Amino acid sequence: MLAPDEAPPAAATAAAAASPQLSREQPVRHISAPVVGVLRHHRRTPSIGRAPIKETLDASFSYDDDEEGGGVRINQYVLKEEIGRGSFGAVHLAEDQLGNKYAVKEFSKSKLRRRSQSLLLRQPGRRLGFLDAQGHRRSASELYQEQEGGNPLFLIREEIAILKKLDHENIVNLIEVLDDPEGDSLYMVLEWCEKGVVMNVDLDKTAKPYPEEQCRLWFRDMILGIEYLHAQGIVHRDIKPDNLLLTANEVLKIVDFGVSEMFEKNVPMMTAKSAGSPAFFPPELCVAGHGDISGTAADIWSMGVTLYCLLFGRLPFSNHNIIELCDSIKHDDVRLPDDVDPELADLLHKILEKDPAKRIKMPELREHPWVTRGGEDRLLPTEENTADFIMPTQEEMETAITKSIHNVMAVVRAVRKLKRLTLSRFKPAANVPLPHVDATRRTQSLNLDERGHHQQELSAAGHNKEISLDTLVDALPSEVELDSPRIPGTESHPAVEVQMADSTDLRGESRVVPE
Ligand SMILES: Nc1ncnc2c1ncn2[C@@H]1O[C@H](COP(=O)(O)OP(=O)(O)OP(=O)(O)O)[C@@H](O)[C@H]1O
Repeated sequence: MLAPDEAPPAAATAAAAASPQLSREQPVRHISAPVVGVLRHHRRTPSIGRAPIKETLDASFSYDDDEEGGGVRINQYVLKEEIGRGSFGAVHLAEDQLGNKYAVKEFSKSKLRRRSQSLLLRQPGRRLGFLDAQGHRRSASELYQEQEGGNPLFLIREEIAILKKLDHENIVNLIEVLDDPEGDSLYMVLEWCEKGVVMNVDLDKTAKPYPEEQCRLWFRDMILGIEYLHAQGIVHRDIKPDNLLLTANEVLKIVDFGVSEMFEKNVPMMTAKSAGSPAFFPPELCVAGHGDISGTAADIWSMGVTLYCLLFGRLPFSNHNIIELCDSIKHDDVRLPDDVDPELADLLHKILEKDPAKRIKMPELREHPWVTRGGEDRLLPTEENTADFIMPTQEEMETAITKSIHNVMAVVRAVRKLKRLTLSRFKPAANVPLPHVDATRRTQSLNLDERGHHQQELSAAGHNKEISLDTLVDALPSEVELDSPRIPGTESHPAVEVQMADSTDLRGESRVVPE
């Protein structure tokens, strides 16, 4: 990830010197050589990491002490170091058996529920919905009421199922979603973008600008990704540098569809919802009581604000007071340096046009001379960029989330059983109280901050590890009152070897061998 005080990857560092706010590297123009990577922007290539979506019905969670960096394993994914943190939980780098890398994002289901309820129930009719067995279009909220007995998790299945079907080089792939039905966590397995967020810029945060040619390449990535989304009837609603990640090859990927909206294909994508980040709001959203606005025009405005950030390292309209920020967005002209490339200035003025009806549209945007270098470097045709999208079926909705991380519960049951078996072999010493054990350790939210406790529990599951009786006792729920199982005359409990080959054993017989 590029922190604001880090140098950008390319030779952009001279840029900010002259004027701290608006300076940038001299425009790179009249380059006749083809763009870096001949195929980039000229041919649709399959996304890296895209494999047929697999629905694993026996998802499991375990802990492997030998794994580097902690070794929590969810199905085939071994979690490595934390690479970021969002409002719903941590994001971890993960690796499968073949060494493929992923980003695994942990979500709190309760937070997701609250968000999806407020978003979906507010405008149930606007959601795309899906086809039921009879081929009728149904909204998620209808099924939420009818079929799921009001289980709010159902409301996000639609979003997830649709995300799984999106397949574009400039949109981060959602590989799989794993649910722990007993706990509060949901795990999204995403394509890993090694270089992280393209730029950290905010109301009170500036960053080093990038060279113009680099910005042009990333803007073309953005065009292709957003054009594809719009063609699928999806408006993103939150385009900003924070939601643009870079791969190892510096290909830009769009993420975060949390406030996106989906529409029937080929209908005007009008919405009354105020969503996104205020500094990236278009002027038409900065009006109290605004009615329906064009979602596509709003995305294009946000693309313009984002391009401005990449070029100049700052927001074009910035104020901590939301009213004044909105006033600035509605009324202030965008400031550009005197020496800006006239074609770039023309583009920015056309995108940051206050009137959405006059704002540049995608077909004109993708052909703009700054984007195509005067026609020398045209993007792949729209038809090629926007392949057909088939609406998710009811079955795909139902399998959108892999549910069976039930083995965690089996581990908990096994630890209880082990405790019973183990304690029966030792005579308790009188009047030595057990330390308090927090009952929340036993929840299945798998909060990675509490990995130590899960390590204790999960080590007992299927890894033939030697664990101490302290560990087993420590795993007890706090409500269980016991005398100490400490062996008189010893500092701690004797070690025991626990042998349980797999979750079947966990549910069946366990063997405990005191030392
Ligand atoms: N697919 C990915 N590849 C690499 N890094 C990622 C990926 N997804 C997220 N990250 C890293 O994790 C950080 C947090 O991501 P996350 O999406 O949770 O945050 P966020 O944008 O604040 O999300 P939210 O809006 O859900 O809170 C990102 O800033 C990024 O550095």
